[in-house]
Amino acid sequence: MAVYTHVSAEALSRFLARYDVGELVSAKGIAEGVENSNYLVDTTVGRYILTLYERRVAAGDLPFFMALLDHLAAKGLPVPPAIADREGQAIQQLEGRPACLIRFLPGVSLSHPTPAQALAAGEALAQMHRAVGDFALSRPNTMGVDTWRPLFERCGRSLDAIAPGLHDALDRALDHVLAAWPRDTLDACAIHADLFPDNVLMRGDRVSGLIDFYFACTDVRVFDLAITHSAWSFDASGSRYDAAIGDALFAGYERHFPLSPAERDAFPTLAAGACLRFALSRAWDWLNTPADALVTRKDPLAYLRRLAHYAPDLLPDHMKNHA
Ligand SMILES: Nc1ncnc2c1ncn2[C@@H]1O[C@H](COP(=O)(O)OP(=O)(O)OP(=O)(O)O)[C@@H](O)[C@H]1O
Ligand SMILES: N[C@@H](CCO)C(=O)O
Repeated sequence: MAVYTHVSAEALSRFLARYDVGELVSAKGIAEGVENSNYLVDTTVGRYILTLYERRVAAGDLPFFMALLDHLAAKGLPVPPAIADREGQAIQQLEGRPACLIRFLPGVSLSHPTPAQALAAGEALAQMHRAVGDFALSRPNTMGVDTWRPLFERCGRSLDAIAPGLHDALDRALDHVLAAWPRDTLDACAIHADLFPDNVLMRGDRVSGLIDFYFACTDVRVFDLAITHSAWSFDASGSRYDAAIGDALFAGYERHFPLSPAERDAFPTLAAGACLRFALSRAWDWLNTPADALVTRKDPLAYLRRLAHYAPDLLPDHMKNHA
């Protein structure tokens, strides 16, 4: 579950008094998510999400995230902007953490998307990329290509405790992907960088919300499609590729933003990079989160298996078997 910071009813009532949002009726911690503490807050006026930023979200990055959400909301994208208090402040402090009160969006987080939902998500991602064409701010990708080798080195030989041979397999795959990475040749823009199914709210086959922009950054545009493709098109173990989902995601995206030949050529490298990015962040968390912590650790090997799909030649046979 993800409630790292407990907020008392008294502290929450005092917090809400800064806003024109009525009075607290109820608040409950939201179990989903691993990064931040989230509460579902009902007041006499409406429903909100309270997020306290933990771990990977730096307070100094919040103005970028909030400006991006405001920009996208103003363009009609279904994203949840943070609400400003009476003094115009959206970014606050609560229980010693940076915190925002966020508009609640209807819909359900997906765990098993259908092709029709993947098509809609692909469209929404492309519409987001169209909408940031005139977004002026930028933020480096703190989980971008140049961070993977240092993160790998920090994990070190402990990787083999996750699976024997994992260290050398990732080392080799990193060498290949970093050498092939398209540097300064493809269009870049503000990207979501973590558009997993659980970050898309749906009502039926319609996207009602794109949430969790806390890895958003400036990076290669089609890398965002590659991240989304790798997150959506496999079962949870990463061993079974679902071509109907992958194709639908692509088709939805290309309805609004057709890929150039160079982007198409680079796609397998970008997708392999996406696999390394999540294999490494999950491996780091796996090695540094006690097995009995309240947060469920995500399986790094599920991304090694995806890597075997996009770049079968990069993994030695014994690792493929492992995978
Ligand atoms: N604006 C919103 N409207 C409705 N529900 C929301 C909203 N924001 C978050 N949620 C709910 O809270 C859950 C957790 O939110 P979120 O994914 O942002 O958390 P996180 O800790 O940052 O997670 P992650 O592990 O995906 O990075 C979501 O799955 C969704 O159910
Ligand atoms: N989406 C990430 C978790 C943090 O956003 C993962 O599944 O590894």
